[in-house]
Parts: sequence; C-alpha cells; structure tokens
Amino acid sequence: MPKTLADLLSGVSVYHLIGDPATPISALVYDSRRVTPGSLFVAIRGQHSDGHNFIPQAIAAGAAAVVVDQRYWHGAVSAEVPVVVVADSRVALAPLAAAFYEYPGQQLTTIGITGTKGKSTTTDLTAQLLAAAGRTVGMISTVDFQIGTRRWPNDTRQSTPEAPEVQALLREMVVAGCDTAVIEATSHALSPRWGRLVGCAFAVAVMLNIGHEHLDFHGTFEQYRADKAQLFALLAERHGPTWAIVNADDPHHGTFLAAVPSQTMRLRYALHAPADVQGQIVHSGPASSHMRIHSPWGEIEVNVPLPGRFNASNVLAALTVALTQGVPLERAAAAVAHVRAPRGRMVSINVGQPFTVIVDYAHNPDSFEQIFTMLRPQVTGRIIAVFGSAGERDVSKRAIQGEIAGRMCDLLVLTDEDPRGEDREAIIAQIAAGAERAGKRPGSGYLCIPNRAQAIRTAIAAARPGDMVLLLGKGHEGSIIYADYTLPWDEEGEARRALAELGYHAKEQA
Ligand SMILES: CC(=O)N[C@H]1[C@@H](OP(=O)(O)OP(=O)(O)OC[C@H]2O[C@@H](n3ccc(=O)[nH]c3=O)[C@H](O)[C@@H]2O)O[C@H](CO)[C@@H](O)[C@@H]1O[C@H](C)C(=O)N[C@@H](C)C(=O)N[C@H](CCC(=O)O)C(=O)O
Repeated sequence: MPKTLADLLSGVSVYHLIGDPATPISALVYDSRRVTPGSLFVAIRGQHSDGHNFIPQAIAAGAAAVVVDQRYWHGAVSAEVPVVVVADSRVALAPLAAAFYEYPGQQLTTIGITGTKGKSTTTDLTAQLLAAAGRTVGMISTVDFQIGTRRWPNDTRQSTPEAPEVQALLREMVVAGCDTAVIEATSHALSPRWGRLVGCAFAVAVMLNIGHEHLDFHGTFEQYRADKAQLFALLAERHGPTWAIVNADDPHHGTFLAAVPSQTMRLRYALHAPADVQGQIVHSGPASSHMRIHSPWGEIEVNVPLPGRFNASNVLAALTVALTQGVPLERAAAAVAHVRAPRGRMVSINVGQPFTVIVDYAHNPDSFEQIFTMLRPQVTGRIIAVFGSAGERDVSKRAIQGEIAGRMCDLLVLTDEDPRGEDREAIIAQIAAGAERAGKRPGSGYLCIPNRAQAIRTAIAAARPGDMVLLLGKGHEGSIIYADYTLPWDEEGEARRALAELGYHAKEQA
C-alpha cells in the first residue's frame, strides 16, 4: 500500500513537520548514497560523519522528505522538501521502519535472544528446533540470515542490523510464509540510545547470561545490563501472549524479570540453580553431552551433539523456547540430537596433522575464560592461541583478554582482529600488557605478529604432536577491517592453507 509521510510518524517524537504530511514515501534510508527517488532520508550524526551534511546529496538523488535531529540540524525553515524535526533521529529510525514495513513483527511469533555469550548459537539452535517441529522460520543472527529454507551469510558486520534492515527482513519473512522469526538481540541494538528493535513486537524474550562486554558504549556494567533488559520491556508491544525466559544460573536474571510486563508468563531454566526447566548433565565427552531434563511439560533425556557445558545451557534455552511454542517435549528432544553449531563456532580442522586446530569466534573475556576452561583438560600438549582485539571498540577488554589467555595458554600469537582506524600495533601492545601480568614474556610466552595470515602460519608451524592451536575472534567473519581498506578473510580457509603448506592436506577426517 502506498504510504505518506504522516503514515510513518506514529510512534516518533516529532518537534515540527515543515511541509506536506501527505507526501508519498517509497523507501526509508539513512545513507544518502542509497537514496532513490521518493525516499525518506533520515539524517543521523555518527562517529565519523554527520548525515545532516549529506541532506543536499539526498535531495539531489530524489529524497521526497528528510528527517533531522533537532540537536544537529541548523537548516533553513524554507526547505526544498518536507522536513521532520525529531528529538533523536537515530531513535526515530525503528518506529519509522516498523511503520514503513507495516509492523511485520505482529504477524510473526518474534523471539528475541540476548546475553553476552551464546546469542548466535542459541538463536540458530532455536531456529533449528522450531523448523524441525514444522514451523516456517526466519532468523537474523551475527552469522546468517534465514527466510524459510533460504539461508545466507550476514555480511553487514552487525549482529543486529539497523532497524530498516531488520523490519525489511521481517516483512520478507511474512511474504515468504514464515510464522516465526528468531532474532539475535545485542545490547547496542537494545540500548534506548539506538532502539533498533523497537517495533518487533517480541512474543518471547530470552536472557542467556551477562558478562563484561561493550563497556565503551554502555559506560557501566549496570547500564549494559539495563540495556539488555530492554528486550524484556519490549514484550509490552505484543498484542497476544508473551513469555520471558531467563537463565537462573546467572546471578543477574532477576534484573531481567523485573523488566517484564505484568501479564507476561515467566520461565527459568538452569543447569545448577533451581528452575522450571531443569537440565542435569549426566555425562559429557569432548564433543557432546547427555542431559536429563525436568520441566512442566515432563521429563526426558537428550543427547547434545555439541561440546561444553555452555552449549548444554544454550540447548536448554532453545528447548525451553520450543516448549513455550507448543512443540511436544519428545519432538523437541529428538530434534536436539541433530542440531549443528553455526559456522565459525568451535570448528575443528582435521587434515591429518598430529595436533588439533580449532576456529572459534570467542572475542571477549568471558568467552575466553569459558573456552580455555573447557579445552584445557582435553589437551595433552600446549595450547597455542592466536587472537587480537577489535579497534574502535571496547578498549578495556584488551588487557583482560591477554591476561586470561596468558594464564590459561602456553603460547599466544597476538595479531589483528579488526584494527579499523586504530594503530594495529598499539592494540596488540595493550593485549600484551595483560599477558605480561599473567607472567608471559615476549618471544617465549607471546609473539606479536599483526599480519593474521602470518600469525596463523607461525602458530601452526610451532605446534607439536598433542598441542592445540586455537584461532580465536574471527570465526565466520568474512573480512578484516583496516582504516583504508577491508581485507576479505576466511579463517578456516587460511588455517587449511597453512596446514597444506606444511604438507597436511589429507581429506577431512572425522
Ligand atoms: C561504531 C558504530 O556504532 N557505527 C555505527 C554508526 O556508524 P558511524 O557512526 O561510523 O557512521 P558515520 O560513518 O559517522 O555516518 C553517520 C551517518 O551518515 C550517513 N552517511 C555517511 C556518508 C555519506 O556519504 N552519506 C551518509 O548519509 C551514514 O549512513 C550514517 O547514517 O552508524 C551507522 C548507521 O547507523 C551504523 O551502521 C554503524 O554500525 C557499525 C556497522 C557497527 O559496527 N556497529 C557496531 C558497534 C554494532 O552495532 N554492534 C552491535 C553489537 C555487536 C556485538 O554484540 O558484538 C551489533 O548489533 O552488531
């Protein structure tokens, strides 16, 4: 249905509207380079530039109207096209997008999954369990997008894309006949400063855990936790029943329940603490575990074909979601036996070399702690970890990563992750400072090799029988971002090439 400017403004805090509210709008964009004739251009002030400076370009490209931020717009009142002055243009983006795409979230069962660790895996597992139970599922995750049976890589380098992309995907899901959307909800996206997920009308909100992440953006841990808890407040948008699911093993789960609207149904899941959906690990091996589950829907045993206690916890969260959606316990448990991890998560590369090589996306202190604790008992030799830390992102985590890895690994090869506009060597020096605190010394305990391809080769060449080489932080990501260019990247492929250069290129072994 054709839309007018006025149609899009409900839910937006408008200061003034200069021009005709009946102006037809054909697209919603926040980048002048993507304006097509008839677009509504939303000007946003960013870290590197200010969208308000690109209003002339947007109008020249055919923008039918512009949305500006009252704090940053100093334009003339007699504008060439209608101007909507709003309190905060970044925050206006989500309600505008939900209205532009006609609130697709209300037509789907939207499931939001937040937490510091395991979001992408649990989002994927939830989508897999619901699809196995006959639902037509869409998914938005750091790793992949999915609409029904079509899956493709998320190349946006955002875990939760901007609101226009999220709402467009949800609309596509509705058109394609999906009944369910599983959305990975990051703290940035949930923060009221950005509010990218406003308008998704979540029916289910899931909290996995809370650790140290993105304090550069949120300021304090309390703010980070409060921002993540926004997902639970968003349940109030839903017309219909809603569920709040929290991990009772995390001491912060109460904050999330406190944000829940009164009519929402609440469920706790846990491996240790008392909970509604209680998992108990009966035994666990290097690549799988066996779990007994007690729930309001009955009791059952499941095989989890993924390594580690944290994956058992992720599976429990996904299974709890499936149970709230009417999937019979037996059916959900049977589907668990066939789940797969997303790309770049704990991928073992085995081409006949006498040591282990694993690629994983772990890139923050908590996931470092978890992965090393899980793998240490399985390694007879040394752990050699290759990693870096992102530029223009949480600076405080760098030394902590170095310290944890320094404590739990034998050799660190410090390298580029995404330096962006920062000095790559300075980032590595900050990680190294943490490694030094853990007693590591340059040359013997850690090496600084910014070039990631070279770092991987050095680590693999240093490995002896029984060692484990852990390539961390890139996982599925298809690029390394530098100030002036983006280097296409394939961590798994790079590891395979490095192994092949040493003569290991047997067909993949189980
Ligand atoms: C660091 C950061 O937050 N960056 C976000 C920010 O970019 P920016 O501040 O650099 O933007 P900018 O280049 O200054 O431009 C400002 C505005 O002018 C516009 N512009 C610019 C140039 C031009 O010619 N014309 C024009 O209109 C831009 O499109 C933009 O709207 O504003 C952009 C537009 O809204 C965002 O897409 C972008 O997210 C980037 C891709 C990003 O990496 N974000 C990260 C921090 C993020 O969102 N992460 C979370 C959490 C991940 C996790 O948990 O690990 C996520 O959900 O992914």
